[in-house]
This record gives sequence, C-alpha cells and structure tokens, in this order.
Amino acid sequence: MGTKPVLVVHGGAWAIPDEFGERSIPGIKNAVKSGFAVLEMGGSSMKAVEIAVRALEDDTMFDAGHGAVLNADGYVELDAIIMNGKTLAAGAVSCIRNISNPVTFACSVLEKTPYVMLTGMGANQFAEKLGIPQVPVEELVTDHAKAEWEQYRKYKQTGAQKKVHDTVGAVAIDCEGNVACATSTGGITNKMVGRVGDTPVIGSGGYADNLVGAVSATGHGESIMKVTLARLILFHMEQGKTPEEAADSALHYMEKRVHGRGGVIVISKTGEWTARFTTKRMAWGAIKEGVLMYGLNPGEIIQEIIKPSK
Ligand SMILES: NC(=O)C[C@H](N)C(=O)O
Repeated sequence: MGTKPVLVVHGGAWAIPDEFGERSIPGIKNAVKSGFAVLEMGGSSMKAVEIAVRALEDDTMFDAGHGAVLNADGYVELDAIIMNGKTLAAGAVSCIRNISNPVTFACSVLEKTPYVMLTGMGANQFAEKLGIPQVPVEELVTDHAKAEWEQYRKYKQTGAQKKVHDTVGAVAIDCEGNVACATSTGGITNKMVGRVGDTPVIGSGGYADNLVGAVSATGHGESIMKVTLARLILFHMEQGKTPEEAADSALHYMEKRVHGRGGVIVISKTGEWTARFTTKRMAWGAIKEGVLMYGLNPGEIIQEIIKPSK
C-alpha cells in the first residue's frame, strides 16, 4: 500500500478538426472514471487499464472495437495489447475481425498461454476454446465507418467523414505501486488486409515495467514501430528524464528520424504522469487524487474536482 492510484487514458492523436474535437471528451471522461473506480476499490492497474480500454472499445466514437475503421476489404481488423509492469507479462492480438473487446482477449492470451501474441485463424480458434463470444464480422462495422471508408476509396482521403475516430489506450498505477498499460485500435482506414500496426507490438504501442513506468502510444504505426516509441520513452526515463521530457524527446526523435507524428500517455513508477503529442490534437483524460483532468489541444488541461478518493 502507500501509492496514490493514477489512471490516464487517450483517444488517439491526429489532426482532429475543430468542429469534432469536443465529441470525444464524454467518452474519455467515462473511460477514465470507469478505470479509476477499479483502482479506488483497491483493484489492480491491469484490471483498471482493461476496463478503461473496454469502455473506449464499446464507444463507436473511437477507432477500436465497435466502430473501428475499415480495411481494404471493408471489414475491421483489430489489434490490442495489455502489459503487466510487475512481471513484464504481455498479451496481444492482431487482425481480429469478430471479437468486440480485443483488449480482454489480449488479457486471455497473457493469462492462459505461454505466448505474447496471437493472430488470425489461430487466435479465433483459441477464442472459441475459451468461449469468448464471437460476433458476425458485420456487427463491428458502423454506418459511419462505412461512409468514411467509401469516401476514402473515392477521394483517397477521409476528409470530413473522419470524425473523432482514433486508437485508444490507458496507463495506470495501483495502490501497490504496480503499473500497467493497454492499447487497442482498428489501425488506419483502407489498410492492406493483414497489415499490423504498432499497437500490439510490445515496446511500440505499449510497454509497462514497474522499475520505470508505463506508456501507451498512438499515431503513425509504421513510424512508432521503427523507433519502438513506448520503450524509447522508458529508456529516457531510466536515464533520468521526467515523463514529459522523455515523451517529448522520443516524439521529436520520431519526427526527425522517420517523419512520423503521434502521441503518448506516460506514467512513472512514482505516479508522475503526462500526455504529450506532436499531432494537432490528442484527446486524453487522467484522474489523480480526486481531480479529473482532460484536454485536447496542445498545452490544454481542464480540471474538475470529483469525489475525493480515500
Ligand atoms: N491512429 C493510430 O494510433 C493508429 C495506430 N497507431 C496504427 O497505426 O495502427
């Protein structure tokens, strides 16, 4: 005991147009509150990040689970990771078409197999064995995602059809000082069938280590993988940088070195946290010591006092 619990979530980093930005805030607040409730009751950071990410996967505003963007075939292909900072155990899934909450499935991979990642047909067979509900592939495709996809196929850009969609993630520290991360995504609109982004790749879309902290990343997947963004941030923290300095160094390195932009949420082993991005906007929210904070624009932090934690 002794550590003050903290939970941070993000709803993706990209050039969210002015008129759509605010729409992601209710979903962000709901997710951060659901995850933090787990920590307040003495639950683990692993459970908290899973619950927060599930809330965002269920919200069709975000590019994860139900409502994710569509691949070149017009279906979702979902990627997710969850990682336990206490043991370095990680579970990930990729190219999932018919499971509503890939983050919970990733948890099963962590808990019930000796492997880190399952994909494609094997993943589905495993889901069947576990009795994880599988839904018809059409069920995760929303009208909105379809319209965005059609617009993309026609004009090679999502334009106004792309509303608030984006990758989601969470990082947390629980009252025992254990950190965890989770990230979940549908990737990018009209991606090649079988394309796997950074999200489920350990050290890229997420990493958690009690000796340093935890990170969940979003942004241009191929760039994030090239610089192993999540682990790079923790490396900078190991060298003595604060979460904010480490996030900025790694994001700027990614921009300079491979011309990729993105955003991250970071928590340290002592509960210091930050949300940083090099895209135009990133929706994020955090709860620490009875205060809910959230933001969308660079430098923006809006605070709301919520029920004080015990
Ligand atoms: N917007 C995102 O974060 C997309 C995700 N990183 C991917 O490339 O799959």
